[in-house]
Amino acid sequence: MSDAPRPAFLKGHGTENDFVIVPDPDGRLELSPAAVARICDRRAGIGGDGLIRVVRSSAHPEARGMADEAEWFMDYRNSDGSVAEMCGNGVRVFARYLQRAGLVEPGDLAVATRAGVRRVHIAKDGPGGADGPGGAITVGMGKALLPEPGPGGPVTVTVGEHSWPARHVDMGNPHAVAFVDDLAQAGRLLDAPAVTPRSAYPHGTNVEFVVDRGPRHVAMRVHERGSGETRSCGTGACAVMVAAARRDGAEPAVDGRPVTYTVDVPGGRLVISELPDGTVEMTGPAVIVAEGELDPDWLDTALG
Ligand SMILES: N[C@@H](CCC[C@H](N)C(=O)O)C(=O)O
Repeated sequence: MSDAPRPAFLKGHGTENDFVIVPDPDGRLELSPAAVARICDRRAGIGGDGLIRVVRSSAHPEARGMADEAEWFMDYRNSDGSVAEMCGNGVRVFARYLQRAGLVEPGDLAVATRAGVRRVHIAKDGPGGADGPGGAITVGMGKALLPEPGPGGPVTVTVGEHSWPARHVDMGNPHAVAFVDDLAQAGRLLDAPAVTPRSAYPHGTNVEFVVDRGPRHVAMRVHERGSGETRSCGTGACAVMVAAARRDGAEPAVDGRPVTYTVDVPGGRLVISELPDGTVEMTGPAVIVAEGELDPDWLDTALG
């Protein structure tokens, strides 16, 4: 056994979108894409849809400019080791970690992400039960952008024999939202859906399939860029909410009233509102389930 430092980790989830959290306040850890993929491996590693490194903004070159506004930076990586701009469930789990570590109190805080600063509210009292201790966490997700189709034409999503038109929604990271008749039919999601035109998404995209459940109530499945099918995706649920609101003719910026949808994901339920100022707010659970230490010998051996 080596004397190398044994980095701490925690495991958490938000509506079963699960993450390995690695506290690294001073930004000392080198986590290569291969190391992230190894840690997120569900059989040979700890397992997770993504890895969240918790770094002081002042200690991370991508976040220094946000350090006056937000003390902490969410360095988010997908399970294949690729970097993502933003993770909506991840930011709630990040806030829960800060609360549990005694670094913040319930109430308001700001978190720096690659998509900019996100405002978070940790409710004081929690429901307990399956969602674990601690109140629900609300995140201000910023404004959704809905780019018009480019010269390549409208976006289409294809799985096997089936194709659907999709809405391009940007929540700081990219999404293609397709309304379908049947989530099971759309849902051979272990194979990545094909999205065209490729020019719409130069850096790849997350794909959401959506069905209606009732008035302002939808259900979705998601195939995440860099992670495959997951049980939830917060930015994806927000993209779905905004696409559904536009389809239903609900425009909070015009009507002057918030519009709220319930979005069911395979791992739970999220409540999402678009506010009159055009920003989107998402509320849901965030749970820490375990903590431990990474074995540096395993990481070294695993990476060869
Ligand atoms: N699960 C996330 C999104 C994670 C990043 C995504 N896979 C991407 O590459 O954009 C969420 O909850 O938003």
